[in-house]
Amino acid sequence: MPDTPASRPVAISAEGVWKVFGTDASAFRNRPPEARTPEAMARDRLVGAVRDAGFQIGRGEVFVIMGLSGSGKSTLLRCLTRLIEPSEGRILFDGQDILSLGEKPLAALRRKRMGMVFQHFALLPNRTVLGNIAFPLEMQGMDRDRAEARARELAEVVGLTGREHRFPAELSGGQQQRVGIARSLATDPEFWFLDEPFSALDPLIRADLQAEVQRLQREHTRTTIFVTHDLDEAIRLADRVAIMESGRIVQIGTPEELVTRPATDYVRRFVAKVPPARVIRVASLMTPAHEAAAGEQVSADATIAEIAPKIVAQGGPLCVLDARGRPVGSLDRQVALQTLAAVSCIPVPVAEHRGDQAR
Ligand SMILES: Nc1ncnc2c1ncn2[C@@H]1O[C@H](COP(=O)(O)OP(=O)(O)OP(=O)(O)O)[C@@H](O)[C@H]1O
Repeated sequence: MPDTPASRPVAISAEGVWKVFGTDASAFRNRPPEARTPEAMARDRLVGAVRDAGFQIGRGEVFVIMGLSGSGKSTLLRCLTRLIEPSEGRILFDGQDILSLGEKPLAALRRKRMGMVFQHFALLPNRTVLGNIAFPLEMQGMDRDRAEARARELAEVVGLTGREHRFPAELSGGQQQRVGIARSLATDPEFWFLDEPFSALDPLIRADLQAEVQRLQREHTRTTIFVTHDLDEAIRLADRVAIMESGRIVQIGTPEELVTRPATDYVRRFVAKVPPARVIRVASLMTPAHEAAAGEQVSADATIAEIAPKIVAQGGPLCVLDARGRPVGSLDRQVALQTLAAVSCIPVPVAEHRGDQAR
């Protein structure tokens, strides 16, 4: 199971994290392994909301935590920010164990380096859009004019220009969520935590805000932890996805890895309806080559779905370029067409065609 970020310095690391409801942490720590099984814990009326979670998140990575309702996603996210105290384990931010931080340094870490967005968060009803966005800056001691100028910039970034002086009650749900996003970014956080931020919104607004998150991420790379139960949202946003089942992380991988190599039947069922072309990248299907092939150029990092028009229009192989525009391989049109047409990934002849550029 890949649990380390490919080619990025580690920003957040979790080791052996447990959160058990129904007992205090010291009592849980004394429990031997045989008393930590789901059956043994259920007998003692303990809820293992997070069970032995371990992973590393790379700097700038979008790490999505996904699973069915009750699988432990929110509890895990809250443990990472210490809004909930884990029962056991270590959580390191840039190598510093945040579980050992006292109240003041923890509050400073949250205020200066973390931004958070929740599904139901409270905007301040008596403050306008600008007043809400500026609030965290004012809390940091920034003078009102500067804070408001920054808030104005952020209101524009999230598409609220013209509504700066409205109060939350005068905004739609989607607009309120935009205020929440802008407010969470006001302090320019390095770590961005989003817990089902768009679940209550209708699909069109949701897609709009997902695009907004992608754009914000492209413009200013930050380490992002995003909780969702929506697979489509996860695929759209994630560099890697952690799939949770009954408190355990059962697989961590890129969307492509989850779809082409599900670790368990649960994951297989979860991803069964994802069209392979949406997640399989050109790099996985190309034949490596160091000279530019004839034909249309495509990016090794693109998904097959993204380059569908070129595949269809092209008579022969396509020339694959890496991120710097150097030729790294050629993509057989027949293989690409098969992937485009496939409705399920299993079995798909990926392995035969996988090049050495796979992410
Ligand atoms: N304060 C609590 N006391 C007792 N049990 C709790 C508490 N908070 C959460 N749980 C339990 O922990 C488990 C994980 O809950 P959690 O809210 O993390 O799941 P989730 O995957 O985020 O679910 P959802 O998608 O519905 O928000 C659930 O069984 C839940 O009932």
